[in-house]
Amino acid sequence: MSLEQFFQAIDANQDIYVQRLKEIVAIKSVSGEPEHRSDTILMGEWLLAELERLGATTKRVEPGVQKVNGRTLPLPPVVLATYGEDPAKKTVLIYGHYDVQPALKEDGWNTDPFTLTEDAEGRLLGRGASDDKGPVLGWLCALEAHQQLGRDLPVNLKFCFEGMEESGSEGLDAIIVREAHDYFRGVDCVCISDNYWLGKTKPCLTYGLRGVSYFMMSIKGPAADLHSGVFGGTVHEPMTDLVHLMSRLVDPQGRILVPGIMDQVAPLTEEEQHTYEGLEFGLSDLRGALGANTEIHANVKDILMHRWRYPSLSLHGIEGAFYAPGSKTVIPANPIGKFSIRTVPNMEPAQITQLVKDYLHAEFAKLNSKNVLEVTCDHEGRPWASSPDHWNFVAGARAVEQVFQCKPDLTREGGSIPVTLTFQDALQKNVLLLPMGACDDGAHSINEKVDRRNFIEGIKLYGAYFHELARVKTNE
Ligand SMILES: NCC(=O)N[C@@H](Cc1c[nH]cn1)C(=O)O
Ligand SMILES: [Zn+2]
Ligand SMILES: [Zn+2]
Repeated sequence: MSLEQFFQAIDANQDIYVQRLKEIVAIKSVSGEPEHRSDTILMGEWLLAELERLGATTKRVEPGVQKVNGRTLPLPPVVLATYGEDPAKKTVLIYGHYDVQPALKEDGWNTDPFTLTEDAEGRLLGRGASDDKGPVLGWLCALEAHQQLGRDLPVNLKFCFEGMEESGSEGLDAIIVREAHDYFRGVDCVCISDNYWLGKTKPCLTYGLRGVSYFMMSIKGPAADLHSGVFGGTVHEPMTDLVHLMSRLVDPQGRILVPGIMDQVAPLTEEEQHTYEGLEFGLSDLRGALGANTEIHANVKDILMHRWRYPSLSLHGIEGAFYAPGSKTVIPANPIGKFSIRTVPNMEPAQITQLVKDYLHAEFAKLNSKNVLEVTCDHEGRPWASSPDHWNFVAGARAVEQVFQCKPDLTREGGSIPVTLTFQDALQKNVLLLPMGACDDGAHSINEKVDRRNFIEGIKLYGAYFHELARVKTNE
């Protein structure tokens, strides 16, 4: 089939695809919110039904249950599917996630986060539009377009879609390891579309990710919240201890204050130095995505190094503290501080957790507080760094050239998709990250969007990738 014909079909159907994206953005599959667990499961079921409609053989895998604040919740299903089993074709495994980050209109969204809304600039605004419902849907649209044109797909497909990625991918690793020589047997390479271009105009292929270790720091004091007029000045206040400890984790220049963390960072090689050159990325891209001029580092190389190859520590929030509008004179009894460390090669999660715990307990001891500190690591995912030399990347680069008439940038990513390393290790296959979205999509933030152009050209890219995969020699 000429790719041109396929591209025209995608253009002709674009409003149908946008409408379908609207349908799934409306499903509030927020994995981190127990009240939306049934919606998250519903989203998994939507995908199962859609894959069946497209003629795939599906398998619904239940990862088990999760305990949240004393409640037992079912984990959303892992959706596995197979399309085509021709031994003469390569088999590519596509991974994506159908859960999303929380979103409330009151957080500052201009539109309802769960109603996909297109603005005058062609931005499709909605939670999950870019991360990761747009890409997940895009793969299915590329498949459907082939069927509508009556064309055989040049590769076999396997799909693995999960509903807990934004909450630590609970249960997924065990399923992949269990199925590595069973359901995933015969997979030749893996492709994940769940990250972003470096800028707004040029596509990229991504060969590295930071890991993430997410911590909860609980300070328990009185049995219940207290009146600050009655008890203020007479009691060790948990929030005071907590805010002190949180301020001891990272400084305003982004330097991690936990001793020993930086010692584990892989040294910078001459070869790596060159990987930061010639990329289509400037300070304006960062400022545009920030919506501010509050960057720490002035030059592009430093910015990228601190996003890709150095760890960072971010403070996320405090559970159990007063945050509503208005004033309330309360002493919170058990605030829980949340923070995470983005990890890089060669950091070992178990050692990081130990360093963090030891440090916080030592700092807490200095406070002479009678409160009780507990530090736990909620979830951890390892960093991943691969090489873009594999034929899977060659196919991805050729697909980019077919659709965008340019060579892609080769990038690493500051975010985390822990399952990437699991696939690589358990299947012993190359993994390519092939993003659809742009640097300013605002994933995890308010007004998340995917540009119509990225969504539609992204679907073309996926189809072109199937064809280039079929063509590429495995020794290229
Ligand atoms: N698009 C990938 C992504 O957003 N991954 C999350 C993974 C995560 C880990 N803990 C909570 N979420 C990320 O924050 O990088
Ligand atoms: Zn994602
Ligand atoms: Zn995400």
